[in-house]
Amino acid sequence: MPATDSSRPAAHVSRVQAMVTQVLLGTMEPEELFWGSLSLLGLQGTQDTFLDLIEPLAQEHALSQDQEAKEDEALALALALSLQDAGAGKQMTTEESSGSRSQDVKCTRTLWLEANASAGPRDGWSSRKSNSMSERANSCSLLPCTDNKNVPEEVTASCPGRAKSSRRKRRSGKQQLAISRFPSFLKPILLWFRRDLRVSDNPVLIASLEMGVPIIPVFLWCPKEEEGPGITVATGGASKYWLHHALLCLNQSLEKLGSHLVTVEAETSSLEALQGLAAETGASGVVAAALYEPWLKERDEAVFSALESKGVKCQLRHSYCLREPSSISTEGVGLRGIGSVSHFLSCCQQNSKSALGTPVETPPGLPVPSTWPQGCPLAQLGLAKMPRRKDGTTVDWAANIRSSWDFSEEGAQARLRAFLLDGIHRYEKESCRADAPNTSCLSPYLHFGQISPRLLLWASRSATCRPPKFRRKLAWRDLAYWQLCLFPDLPWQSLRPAYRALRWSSDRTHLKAWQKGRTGYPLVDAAMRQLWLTGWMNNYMRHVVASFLIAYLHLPWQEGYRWFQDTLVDADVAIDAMMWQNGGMCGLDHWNFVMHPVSAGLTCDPRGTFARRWCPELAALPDELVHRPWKSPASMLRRAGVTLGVNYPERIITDLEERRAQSLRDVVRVRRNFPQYVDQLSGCDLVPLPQRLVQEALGSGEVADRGGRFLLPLITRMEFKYQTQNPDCRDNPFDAVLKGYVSRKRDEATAFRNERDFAASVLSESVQRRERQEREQRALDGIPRPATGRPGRTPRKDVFSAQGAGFTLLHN
Ligand SMILES: Cc1cc2nc3c(=O)[nH]c(=O)nc-3n(C[C@H](O)[C@H](O)[C@H](O)COP(=O)(O)OP(=O)(O)OC[C@H]3O[C@@H](n4cnc5c(N)ncnc54)[C@H](O)[C@@H]3O)c2cc1C
Repeated sequence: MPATDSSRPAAHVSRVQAMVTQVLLGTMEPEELFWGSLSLLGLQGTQDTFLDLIEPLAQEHALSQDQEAKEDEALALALALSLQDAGAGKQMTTEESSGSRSQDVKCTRTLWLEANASAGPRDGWSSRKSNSMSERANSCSLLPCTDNKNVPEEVTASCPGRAKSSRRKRRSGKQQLAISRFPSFLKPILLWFRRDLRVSDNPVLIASLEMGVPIIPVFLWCPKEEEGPGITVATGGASKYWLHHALLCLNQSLEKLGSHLVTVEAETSSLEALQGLAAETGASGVVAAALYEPWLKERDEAVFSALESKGVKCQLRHSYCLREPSSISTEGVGLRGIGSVSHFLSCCQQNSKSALGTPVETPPGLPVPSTWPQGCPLAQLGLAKMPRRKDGTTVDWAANIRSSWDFSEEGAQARLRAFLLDGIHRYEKESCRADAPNTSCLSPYLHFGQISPRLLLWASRSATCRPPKFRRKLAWRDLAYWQLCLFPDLPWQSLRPAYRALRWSSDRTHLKAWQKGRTGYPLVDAAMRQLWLTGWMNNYMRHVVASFLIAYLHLPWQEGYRWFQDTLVDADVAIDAMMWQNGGMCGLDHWNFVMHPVSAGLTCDPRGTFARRWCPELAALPDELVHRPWKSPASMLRRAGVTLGVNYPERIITDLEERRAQSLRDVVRVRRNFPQYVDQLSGCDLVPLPQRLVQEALGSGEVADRGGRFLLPLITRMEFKYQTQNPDCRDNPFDAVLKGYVSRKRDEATAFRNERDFAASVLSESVQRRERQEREQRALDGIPRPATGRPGRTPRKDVFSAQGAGFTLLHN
């Protein structure tokens, strides 16, 4: 407990008196007065002392100063009153506050409550009215960065409600929020931080403030709850290391608001930890940002219903994605092209239930409780624990990660500013470059919620150059969460059922070589070493290494997913799983290309800068050979100091064409073994749709077949379809191996074919469905089957000849 009356020196009292005068004269912010006086006088002594000091001064001043000074004075008085009120342990209403002093005097908490009431129902972003506190706050500033001198003027200018630095402006518009940070004896609420680890544009933080009670920010760590079933996810080393630092930074940000983060090791469960905290602090509620991983969602539901049953009010707010995943519906859009970002965007546009909202300002302070729970030191959570060698020294594997990143919210802002000034101008055409920082590098900050996706969207909309491709990337992120909600097994089970039976390699030496960047292919090795050392690589390189693992090494996509989970600082279950499924040929939108480990270098690293940086042993090779050192004459290798197999590995596989051909044969084998999952007409893969999508597509109550499954044809690689028709073909005209970047023309051609296939498949599927229903109805009614020989609606044919018919149709 801080110092009491008896320990309050007279010098401190007169210092506070001086500060009160400054506030009344408008030369000091009331918040500074609070904190100054709190630290000088101590918590116990402040209430009486404050009133003693402030009242005579304020009354004297009110007679002589202009209206502006009165406002300050009123604010100061209100703060004093709120102290008095808190001391009395009762709540002050607007009437009480206005009646007790002057019209202008309002308790800060009352301001929040008023705003809250005027904002109407808050069941999502769409419900926010323009006069809500969040919107009012919004009209103060968009970019929460204090230092936005490097941001292009247009960005800040066109953002809603650019920050007004002058105090006068804020006062005159009454936009600045006054928040009492005196310890209050009102029952606090727990602000449960999980992943939105920021104070700027944080709707959950604003929602907590709107409750007008003290806030206790808490972070609970319960590793066994974080890990999903079946596979270790989201708790990889690099990601945990980032989390540790993000929490440190969050604590610093909260301290600037007069609060701090309480960290708790939830040994048994989050529920138990929250119950303990509620008992310790008398908390009346818990507020948190929604998480969408299925097992965490379940956990939250269980925790919240248990807490509610004990009288603790709980609130979940959506802020992690631009759109709340469950609000997105295919109604009015259909299922054509499902899995692609264009389809997803159409769904978002068609169903604008959860509007995006605009970024909100960082509050000036947080109301604090009279007593804080104990918590534990952050280090005790073991998030950044380093292994020890036998000799007792530490293996500091994160040194490079530390030097590569600034883990703070400010670091995220700085990255954003740098991107808006530079990379964004090259993003549209050159985001694939591995040798230039053309992408935002914001993924870890987005993952841990240190920057909000909507702030990013606003900033990109306001930039001088507005690449649609970048904005689509943010939609990809939402798409991943939508898919994870629809298919909870996304992180471990192939979505296309036939591909679950694919024959994968179990060669551990290949896997190790890939993981450690020792495959002998410089582009792959450079990317994997960058990942190991910094915890990140760009999107194009992720495609290159994923293609290499799957199409050339024949290792299961789950291995890649798991390694990324462990080593990426932005490891994200939804995005990682969606992308690995697509790369592993079994996702909703599986890739229609395979990256060649050498040719890809021509596009993303033509001068070999990237390869040389991460594989310095190849630095002296000429540009044209740095991506294929095995092609170098022995004399050149000697001159460059490269000895393959000694200081740079020999290639772990040499016949790339044969490896690819084998991968294609494996796919054809499973497609032929599971004809029930291949559309007879178009040759597309079929996937059982989750019930929710079936209902959206067919109307409630209707199910597709007896098993309740509806098999939807998906976008399928042309080369798979062709090879399935022509298993012995050696020269597939739809060969998916890319010699360079995916060209727009190629994309468009593929999109056109997919569209045509989809239309044909849906027609066929609905005819078959009708037949199934008729058959079932006949069976129920006891009507005998039609005599054999009588032709049905769809003639029964040999599976592959039927596919052949479908395929012919494709080429018409
Ligand atoms: C096999 C594979 C695994 C991946 N695993 C992850 C992962 O675990 N976590 C992760 O955040 N990203 C993952 N990605 C997506 C993408 O590679 C990264 O988001 C991107 O490289 C991050 O860099 P950036 O912030 O500079 O991206 P930018 O190009 O600047 O994009 C801005 C933001 O958009 C989002 N985004 C970009 N690309 C995608 C995408 N393809 N899908 C979904 N969202 C996207 C990210 O949040 C990113 O920060 C993976 C991609 C592949 C191919």
